Amino acid sequence: MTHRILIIEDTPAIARVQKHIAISCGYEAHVAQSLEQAEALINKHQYFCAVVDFILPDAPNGEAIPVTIKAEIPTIVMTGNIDNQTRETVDKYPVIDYITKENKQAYHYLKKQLARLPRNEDVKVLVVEDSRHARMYISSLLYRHKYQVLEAVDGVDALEVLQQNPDVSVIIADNEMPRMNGDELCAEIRRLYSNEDKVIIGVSGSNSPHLSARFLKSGANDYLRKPFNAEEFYCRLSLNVDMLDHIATIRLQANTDYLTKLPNRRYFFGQANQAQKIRTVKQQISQVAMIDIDHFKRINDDHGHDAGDDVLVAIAKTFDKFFANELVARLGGEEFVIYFLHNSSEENLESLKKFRQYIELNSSSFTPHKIPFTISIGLVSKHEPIIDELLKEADKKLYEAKELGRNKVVS
Ligand SMILES: Nc1nc2c(ncn2[C@@H]2O[C@H](COP(=O)(O)OP(=O)(O)OP(=O)(O)O)[C@@H](O)[C@H]2O)c(=O)[nH]1
Repeated sequence: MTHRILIIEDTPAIARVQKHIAISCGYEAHVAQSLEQAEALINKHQYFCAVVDFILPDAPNGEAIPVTIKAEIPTIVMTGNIDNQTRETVDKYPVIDYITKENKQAYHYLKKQLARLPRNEDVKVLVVEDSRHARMYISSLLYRHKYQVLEAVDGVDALEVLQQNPDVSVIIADNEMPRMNGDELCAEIRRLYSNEDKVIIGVSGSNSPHLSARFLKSGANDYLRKPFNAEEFYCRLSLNVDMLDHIATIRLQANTDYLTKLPNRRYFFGQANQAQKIRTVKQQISQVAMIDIDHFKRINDDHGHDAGDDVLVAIAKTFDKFFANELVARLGGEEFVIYFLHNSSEENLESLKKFRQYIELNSSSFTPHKIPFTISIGLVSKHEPIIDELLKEADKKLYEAKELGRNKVVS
């Protein structure tokens, strides 16, 4: 879904930069050059957020801010400078942030904020706080930045919420709570979940100089002392959520084949080994198919390596048509593997036969080079707990398919 942003800015050059930034972050941007124009737009459209200039021709003292806030539009204020009076005015309103337009860095920062807001909608944060007032305050800060919020009243309650909501990625935990306090909760969460999956931010009003270290040693990623400043809260939260994002990106890259974007060998073995454990306990047969493009070297030789790459990308996409619910990976070169997670042996064999035929009939339309090609498939179905053994057997069948003249499924 495209998010709509309202930019209220009277200097055309600045409005152009802001609009460019917003569009690059995926927004549909509307620009108003005055408060009057902004009000007309707000009456007509729903906005996901707004960037508001503090000084406008018809609103010279930040009067546009309460207008967007009243319309419940999360607001970022841009100011020429942030003297005490300006700051006092901005501080009166629950704005997302204020940015001084001093230098280029301000626009990098704006871009970061605009990119984060839609992302925050997918981030689930659990607030663990026994004081209703404090819990509501932290939740309201989170809602303002569009995070999803869950609440728990103590450590025991928090563990239950986490069990029911495994997709919570941030836990903000107070220390002083009945039943299970913050740092005990922290230690328990770390026993169950890694640092790479969940961020914990400890919070406490205690004056003890040792508490922050205790929280961090129990596995918290960060610590805030109450009463904290909203700006610091957002900065620390964003840094930690960014870190989780970076880890997720690195993890994805480590598990994905760079060319076809299919899971790679490493991911395949991790997942298949897990599935194998369950199958062994349940005494179910395992099914693995090895798929290899026939005479692929010729494709490279006749049409060039780039055309060969295009064929690999194209065939990777077709797997989705036939085997969307199975574990498919590129093992290397022109060799692919399917570990069947579903269906019966006969159904899977039938799907493989249809897939082979589909490739034979349609491959010439897969790429602009119009290269027809075929595939050979070896399928193994047996009680075998070791994934390497299954792959060896499937490879033997694939070899048989090649020996029989290629473009065959051997099971
Ligand atoms: N374009 C491209 N070629 C690759 C890639 N990885 C491996 N290859 C090529 O794939 C070819 C595989 O050739 P062979 O193993 O001889 O097999 P084949 O020509 O497909 O013949 P059969 O399997 O016996 O039908 C080699 O020429 C490799 O250089 C890649 O990522 N891109």
